[in-house]
Amino acid sequence: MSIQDFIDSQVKSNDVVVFMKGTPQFPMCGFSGQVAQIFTLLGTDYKGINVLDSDEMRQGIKAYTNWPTIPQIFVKGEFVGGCDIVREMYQSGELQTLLEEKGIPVMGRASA
Ligand SMILES: N[C@@H](CCC(=O)N[C@@H](CS)C(=O)NCC(=O)O)C(=O)O
Ligand code: FES
Repeated sequence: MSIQDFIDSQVKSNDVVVFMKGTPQFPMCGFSGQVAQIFTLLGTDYKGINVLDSDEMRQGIKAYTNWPTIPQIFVKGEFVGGCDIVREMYQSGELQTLLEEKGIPVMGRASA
């Protein structure tokens, strides 16, 4: 399987995927850490993929989305953005709305 196919299968088989530096429990960069913190606050489970484990993955995810940086967040197979976008969406409540619309449980909100 090519790296692009592997990335594709990961984003399509998990509700929320974060390509990050480090792991959900031990982020190795502040940008990845902010995203991890947001999903922890929301109580939303996600699959973390540590790009520091593989340079092929680190370059491959940037090629997959044509987005130059990490972290990268996917919801139900769709690329949402990086740290700044997700933080702004969290602050405005848009992220919570997006997750709910996709049927993903968010803490403190009734799921539809
Ligand atoms: N403004 C970015 C911050 C992320 C960022 O600048 N990431 C850098 C440093 S961790 C990066 O991924 N550089 C390319 C690389 O490390 O491969 C965002 O919103 O996600
Ligand atoms: S690893 Fe240095 S800013 Fe992310």
